[in-house]
Amino acid sequence: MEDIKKWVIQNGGIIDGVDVKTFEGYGRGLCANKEFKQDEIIMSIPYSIQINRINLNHIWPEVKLPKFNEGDDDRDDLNGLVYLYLAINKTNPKCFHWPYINVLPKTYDCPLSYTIDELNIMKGTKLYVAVEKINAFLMKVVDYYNNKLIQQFPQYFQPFDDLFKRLQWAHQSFWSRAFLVIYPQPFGEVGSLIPFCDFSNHCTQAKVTYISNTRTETFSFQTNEEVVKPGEQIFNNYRIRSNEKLLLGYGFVEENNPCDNLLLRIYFEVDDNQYNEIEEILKQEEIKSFDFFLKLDEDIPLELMRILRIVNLSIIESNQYFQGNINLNYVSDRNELAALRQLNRQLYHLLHLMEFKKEDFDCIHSHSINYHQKCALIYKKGIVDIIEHSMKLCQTSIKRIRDQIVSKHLNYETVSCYDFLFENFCDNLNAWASQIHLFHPNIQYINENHHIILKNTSNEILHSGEILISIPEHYILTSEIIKKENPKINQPSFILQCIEYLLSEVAQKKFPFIPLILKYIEAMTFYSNDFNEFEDSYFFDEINCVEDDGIQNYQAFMMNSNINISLPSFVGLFNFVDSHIITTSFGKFYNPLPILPKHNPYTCLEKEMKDSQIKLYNFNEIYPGEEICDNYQDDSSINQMIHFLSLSKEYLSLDYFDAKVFISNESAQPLYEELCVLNHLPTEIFLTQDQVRFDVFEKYIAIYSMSVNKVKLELKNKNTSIEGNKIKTVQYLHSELEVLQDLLPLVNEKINIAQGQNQINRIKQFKLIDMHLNEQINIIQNALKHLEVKN
Ligand SMILES: C[S@@+](CC[C@H](N)C(=O)[O-])C[C@H]1O[C@@H](n2cnc3c(N)ncnc32)[C@H](O)[C@@H]1O
Repeated sequence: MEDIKKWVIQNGGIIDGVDVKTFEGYGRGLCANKEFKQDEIIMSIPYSIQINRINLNHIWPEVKLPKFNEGDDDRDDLNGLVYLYLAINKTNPKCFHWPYINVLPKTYDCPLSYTIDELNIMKGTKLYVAVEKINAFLMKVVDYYNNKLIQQFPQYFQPFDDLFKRLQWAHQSFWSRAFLVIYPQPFGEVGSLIPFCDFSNHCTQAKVTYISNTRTETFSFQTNEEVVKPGEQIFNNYRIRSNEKLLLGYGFVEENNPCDNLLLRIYFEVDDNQYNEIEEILKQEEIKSFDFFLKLDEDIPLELMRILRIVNLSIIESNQYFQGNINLNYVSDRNELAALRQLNRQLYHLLHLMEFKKEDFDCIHSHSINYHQKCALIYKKGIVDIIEHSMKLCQTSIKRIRDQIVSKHLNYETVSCYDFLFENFCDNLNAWASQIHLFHPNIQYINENHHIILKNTSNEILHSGEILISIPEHYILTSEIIKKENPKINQPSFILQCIEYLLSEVAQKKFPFIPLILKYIEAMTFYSNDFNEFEDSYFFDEINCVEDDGIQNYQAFMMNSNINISLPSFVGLFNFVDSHIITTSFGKFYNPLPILPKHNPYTCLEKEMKDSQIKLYNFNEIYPGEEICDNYQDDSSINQMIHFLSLSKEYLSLDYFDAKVFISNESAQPLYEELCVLNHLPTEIFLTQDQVRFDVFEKYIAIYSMSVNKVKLELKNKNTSIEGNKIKTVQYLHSELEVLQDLLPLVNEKINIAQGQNQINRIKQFKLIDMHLNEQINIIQNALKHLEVKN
């Protein structure tokens, strides 16, 4: 220690009154041998003896390392030469910094020095990834040194067998001891090893000030403590709070560290057709960062929730945002649940990446583990505690909202139907499901009021995260599997492949219920020729649209197959298969469940691939007698009717009215849209039942009420302040209302006829249409109520 003191003083350092001593639990540390008053400078060290990337420019002026990592100011890229300098001079007494390098610790306790087993304790954590990244970087430095630098600069560099180990040591030496020193621009803050100063240990309570004097080129260390008495340790404050940073940088952790935190980066997947809108909303809300720190005992950050709400807006909600009807402090029950579920899912994912058992932490205080294992476990437990705390917050909020929804007395009513086909249908389905262990033993298909639903039929609660449905490997249908099992199938799309497969003998052996399902589909599908009386209505258009899509696909299908299937059956089957295809992060597959769980906008089955099975689970608790539902994203009643062949009354309030205005000259449509965009209006408008503001809609109607020439003129004048047209808006709504109201008696008549003839499926279909029409009428009446009150 005397050598380093002497060397520092000889080179202009002022370290009077400070010694280096060993302190229990800290290794060496600085010790006062005189009294230091409050605010007194304790030591000053000149820039010239520090080791940093600026000084290395003088020592090795021509030497440069290429960029190995991504990012402009990656800290390893910036300091690579410093690591190299320390590494090769680790055993070089001729080096100028030898008196300093010689007293650096010979070993470290940072994770870079851990054995593989010790590191494995931290598998799945950010720290584990960080260590892998640093090692990869150091390997690249070794390669570059051996293949380039030794040849280029033999005056500086010789081969070393143990260069990688030396670099690992250098990396730890640097990061466990570096200070930030300010250099004149363009450098700014530079990570720097400051001999002697860097014997100071960390204390969270210590108040210290660093002074970088760029004029005198000295770095001074000042204490703000009351007084430091002789014999007392002079502490530094590394200002690093989380165990992750403490452990990676310094090789120690603080148990129950109140400053521990977990960095959570929000990732999200938005449907292609909504991507631009969500991006625009994020821009309007000035959201730039998706990184958040979660802490133990703290609430979920408000800003984090706001972002989660935005990225979970439904198409209708984002449209409502642009109409000024959305408050991001709470959008809707559906949105809040989706946001919380996303957070919960991300946390759950982080938790499971760590592959731990609660008992793993029991040995933290036992003598059977070493210091590294202990630090790794304390670090990991901190993360687990934060994640579990945050998940609990999510689940409590989810539960609160669900209770709120239930308290609205939703009546869970589904229009039911009865058909002789279904007499033993449920039993057959359940028998097959239990044979392949498809469902949790507490779940079954139930024929309730002649409607097939999936239910928790036990007396026990199904808890959050419990696997509800497991699709065994053998029943997971992907494009590859279909082709393997039935090489003759040669269809251009996955849906068509599935259709041909389902109609094949191989498939019907595997899924014995297919013939029944085909009959079911045929009975329930809405075919346009059954609804000729409604030819002028828009739902006829919707049925037509879906059919047209089906017909096009029918042609493609028939070109590639010899199967004999009628067009109507194909169209029904096409929609059925379409609704059974699931796209997940682990691929696209056909969900072999004969009848899908019912649509419920407030829930969602999470899908994961585990042990070659696809597992579906839920973050809600499912009570005895409760239905298992899933979310198919589309809350419009027309789509639920046509695609899922059912509609649940309890979610009708989430229905929307597609306020499309048709212009006679279709080719001018882009001009109208352009004028909308110019005026910051959405290019389509959806109205909802609880909408209160209609000013945007009035402007939209104003634009669509213009002649094409007027639109062209406004575009030419770049008119960005088109005024709303209330009169036309009210007129438009009244005419839509009239159309809908005219349909009602017609539908009722159909129901009566079907009832007379006991055509059960027709009764169901017309009842669905009746429900749908009434809901559309409600939405328009709400809009008129608001518009006419203001008149
Ligand atoms: C800048 S050095 C301080 C001098 C060091 N103790 C030595 O012997 O060279 C930082 C290292 O000191 C140790 N250290 C500092 N503060 C500590 C603390 N509060 N608890 C445990 N170890 C600490 C850690 O090993 C850390 O990597």
